[in-house]
Amino acid sequence: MTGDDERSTRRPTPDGTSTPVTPAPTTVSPGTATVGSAAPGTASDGTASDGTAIDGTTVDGMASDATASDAPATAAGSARQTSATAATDAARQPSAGRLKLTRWLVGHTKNLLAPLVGSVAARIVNQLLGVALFVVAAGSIARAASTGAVALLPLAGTLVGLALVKALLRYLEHYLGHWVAFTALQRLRELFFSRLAPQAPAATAGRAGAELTERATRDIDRIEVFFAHTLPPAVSAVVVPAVALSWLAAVTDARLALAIAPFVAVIVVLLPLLAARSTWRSAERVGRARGAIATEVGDDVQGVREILAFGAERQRLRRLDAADAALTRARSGEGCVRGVRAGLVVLLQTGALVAVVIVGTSIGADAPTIATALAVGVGLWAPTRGVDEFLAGLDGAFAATARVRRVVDAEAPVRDPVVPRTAGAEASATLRGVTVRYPGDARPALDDVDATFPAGSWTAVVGVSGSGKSTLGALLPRGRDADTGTVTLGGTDVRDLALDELRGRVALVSQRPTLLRGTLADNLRLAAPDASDEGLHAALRIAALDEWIDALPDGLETATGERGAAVSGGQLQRLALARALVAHPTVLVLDEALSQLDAETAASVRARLREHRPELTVVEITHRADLVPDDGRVVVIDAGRVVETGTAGELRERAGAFRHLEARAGT
Ligand SMILES: Nc1ncnc2c1ncn2[C@@H]1O[C@H](COP(=O)(O)OP(=O)(O)OP(=O)(O)O)[C@@H](O)[C@H]1O
Repeated sequence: MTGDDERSTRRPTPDGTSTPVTPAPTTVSPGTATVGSAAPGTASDGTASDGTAIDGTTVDGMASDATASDAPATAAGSARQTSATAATDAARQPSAGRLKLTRWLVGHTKNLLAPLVGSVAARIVNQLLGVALFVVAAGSIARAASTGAVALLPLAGTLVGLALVKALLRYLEHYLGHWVAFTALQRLRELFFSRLAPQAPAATAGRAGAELTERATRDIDRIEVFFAHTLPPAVSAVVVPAVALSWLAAVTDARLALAIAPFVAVIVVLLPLLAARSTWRSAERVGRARGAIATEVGDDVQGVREILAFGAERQRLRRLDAADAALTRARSGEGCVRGVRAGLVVLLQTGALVAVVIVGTSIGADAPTIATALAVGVGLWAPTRGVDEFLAGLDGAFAATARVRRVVDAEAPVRDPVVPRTAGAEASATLRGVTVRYPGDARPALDDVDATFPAGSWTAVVGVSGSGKSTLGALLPRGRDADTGTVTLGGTDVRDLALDELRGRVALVSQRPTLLRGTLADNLRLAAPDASDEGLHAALRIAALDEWIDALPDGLETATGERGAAVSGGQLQRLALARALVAHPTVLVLDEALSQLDAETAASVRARLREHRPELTVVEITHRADLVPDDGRVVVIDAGRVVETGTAGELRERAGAFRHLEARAGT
C-alpha cells in the first residue's frame, strides 16, 4: 500500500480529525468511513499492494477463509495468530471449532440465559402438546372405529383448547428466542465496531472495506440462527421424544416405544454427526464465496470511474461472473447436502411408522394401541425435523462467527496506555531515532529519523514520492507506532498519552478525506459535537470556504452525499481542514491536504491559518518544495532518512536535495 492509499483511510473517522479512535461503539454506523471508505489498496495481481498475499493463508493463518480483507490486517501481528489458530482448528475439526465458537458467542453475550431457557421450555411444552393432539385425535378415531360412537363436542373442545395453548407457546418461544437473538446481535455489532475502530487504518484500508461491511452486517445477522433457532430445537429434539416415548412405554407397551426410538436416535444424533463435516465445509465455502463477491462489488463501486474511463467493464463483469459462479457452486453443494439429509429424515420417519405397525401386530396390540403409537410417531416428526432444519443454518452461523471473531480478536496496532500521562501544555513535537518498517518491505519507511517541530512553527516536510513523509505524519497522532525511537508531544512520549487526548491535540488532515452522510454542519462537528455555528463559520473562514457556504441555499445544513460527492476535490480538502480546526487542535498535520487547491487559494488558506491560529504547530507534508517561502522551516526526507533541515532560503543556497526537489516540482 502506498502512502496515498493509506492516507485516505488513515482514521476510522475521516481525514484524521481529532475524533477518538476508540469511540463508543454505538456511535459508529456501517455507513461511516469505518467500514465503507475503502481506498484502492491492492494490486491487480491479487496481492495487497502492501505486498502481502491475499490468499488468506499467510494473512491470518485461516487457510479456509481466503479473503482479501484480511490482508491489511497483517499489521495486527502475532496476537492475531491466536484467533487464527482457533479458526484453523475450526476448519480442521468442525466439532472442536463449533465448541470454541459456542463458548466465544456465549461469553460475549452474557445474561441472556433466562429468556433463552423460557424459549426452550415453551418449545418443549408446545411440541409435547403437539404429540398429545395427535394422540387424542388418533385415539378418538380408533375408538370410533371400534365402538362406532364418538363424543364430538368434548373432542372438538379438547383439540381447540390444545391448539390455542400451542399457539400461545409458539408465540412465546419465538418472542423470547428472537429477543435473545437480536439483543445478542446488537452486542456483537457493538463489540465488532469497538474492536475494529482501533485497528484502523490498517484493517479497514483498501478492498477490506467492502468485505468488512459484509462481516459487520450480514455475517452478524447470520449468527441469529445460533441464538434464535439452535438451543430450543436442539434441546426439544432430545427432551420431547424422551418424554413422549417414556409415556408411550408406560401407558401401552415398551416394545412399541422401542420400535420408534432407534429411528429417532438416528435422525437426532447419528445423521447430524455423519453430516457434520460436509455441512461445515459447505457453509464455509458459501461464506467465503459471499465475501469474495462483496469484495468484487466493493471494488467495482469504488473504482467505477476508472473502470468506465479505461473501458474495463467486460473484464470486471467477467470477474464478478466468476465470483458468482463460485457462490452458485458452493450453494449447490450446500443444497445437495441438505437435500440428501432431508430425504433420509423422511425415510427414517416413515420407517418408524412401519416399524410400529410390524411390532404392534407381532405382539398382538389392539388397533387403538397401535393408533396411539403411530400418533406418537407422527407427533415426533416436528421435534426431530427441527434438528435437520437448524443444522445447515447453524453451520452458516458458525462460519460467520469465525469471520466476525477474526476481526474482533485481532489486536489493535495502537493501544491506549494502561496508565495515561498528561502531555505538557507546549505544542511541540519531536521524533528521536525513529524507525518504521512495514511488514514485508525490504527497507524501512523511516530510518533513524530525528526531527523537531517547535510549538507554533510551520514546517514543510518534503521529499519524493515514497520517501516516508506520510509515515512520519501518521506517527504524530499514532496512526501507527514507531518500531524504534520515540515520538513526543509537549515532551511526553505519545504512547503514554490517552489516545483520545492525543488525537484531540493532534489533527491529521489527509489528501483524500471523506465526508459522511449528513449535513455540512454534522461533518464539521465530527470532532467537536458541541461547537457553535460561529465556531464552524470561523473555521470555514480560515479554510476560505465562508463565501461558498454563504452562497449555498441551506448553508451549513446542506446535505452531503456519500463520500462528499456533492463537493469538488478542493472544497472537500478545505472542508476537511475546517473540520480539523473546529476541534482546536494544537498540532496540525497536513498530509498533502491542500494539494487540490490552485496555488493562489492554497496560499490564501495558509495565510489565514497563520493569521488566525498563530499558536498552532503545523507540519505540512508536501511535494511542492517550490511553494515553501524562504523563511519557512523545511525537513527534507529521502529514502526514509532526514537529509536536510533548515529554512527554505538556506536550503535554496545549497545545491542539495531541496534544490533538486524544487526543480522537479517546478517541471
Ligand atoms: N501500509 C503500508 N504497508 C507497506 N508499505 C508501506 C505502507 N505504507 C507505505 N509503505 C511504504 O513505505 C514507504 C514510504 O511510504 P510513505 O507513504 O510514507 O511515502 P510518502 O513520501 O508519503 O509517499 P507519497 O508522496 O507518494 O505519498 C514507501 O516505500 C511505501 O511503499
